[in-house]
Amino acid sequence: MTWEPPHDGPLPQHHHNCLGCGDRNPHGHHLQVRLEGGALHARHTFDERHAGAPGITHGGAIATVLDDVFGFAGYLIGQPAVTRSLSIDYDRPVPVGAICDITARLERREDRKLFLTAEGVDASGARLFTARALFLVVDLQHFHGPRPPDSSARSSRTLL
Ligand SMILES: CCCCCCCCCC(=O)SCCNC(=O)CCNC(=O)[C@H](O)C(C)(C)COP(=O)(O)OP(=O)(O)OC[C@H]1O[C@@H](n2cnc3c(N)ncnc32)[C@H](O)[C@@H]1OP(=O)(O)O
Repeated sequence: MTWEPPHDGPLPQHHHNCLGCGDRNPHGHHLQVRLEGGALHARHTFDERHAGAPGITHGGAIATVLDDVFGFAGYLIGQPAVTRSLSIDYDRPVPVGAICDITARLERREDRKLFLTAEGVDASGARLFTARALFLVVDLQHFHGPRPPDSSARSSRTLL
């Protein structure tokens, strides 16, 4: 069977328990990532659970969301890929409760290496953060570690 690039529109979650996008993770961000014109997009609102300083989103929560959006690059190439490095510039505080639009792009690929960039902006278009990541393509054997006890959390629509 040959692989075809996905069409514009919503992309499937990585798996149901994923911290970034899983719909069954009660602690997760429940991200919904879309492909639009070759770029990955997510509109997200951080809430009180994600605060660092009062009313301001924790940088680690932002990193979680960025890492997960980058993880959708696997759908662009039809192969799973995992984070090797992630670097973030936090340009402005991200208020809890404010809309944040994230766009990520696969800038180039060198064999297994995927070089990715991302930007987050607020509702006015002001830049909140930028990020760079190196993801490495892995085979499915990479994920053959301890499995979640609830095997029903997996389905044929997810990657794992
Ligand atoms: C689609 C399936 C589901 C995906 C879910 C995504 C969820 C969201 C994203 C995540 O949270 S992923 C989880 C967090 N990441 C990990 O758990 C990965 C842990 N690290 C590893 O398992 C290994 O380090 C890894 C598989 C990523 C790489 O190990 P390898 O031994 O295969 O690669 P290696 O370290 O030798 O590096 C490969 C190449 O990258 C280069 N490289 C490594 N680090 C680099 C760096 N920082 N900058 C530039 N190049 C770098 C390295 O020099 C080398 O270049 P060459 O191939 O040309 O020799």
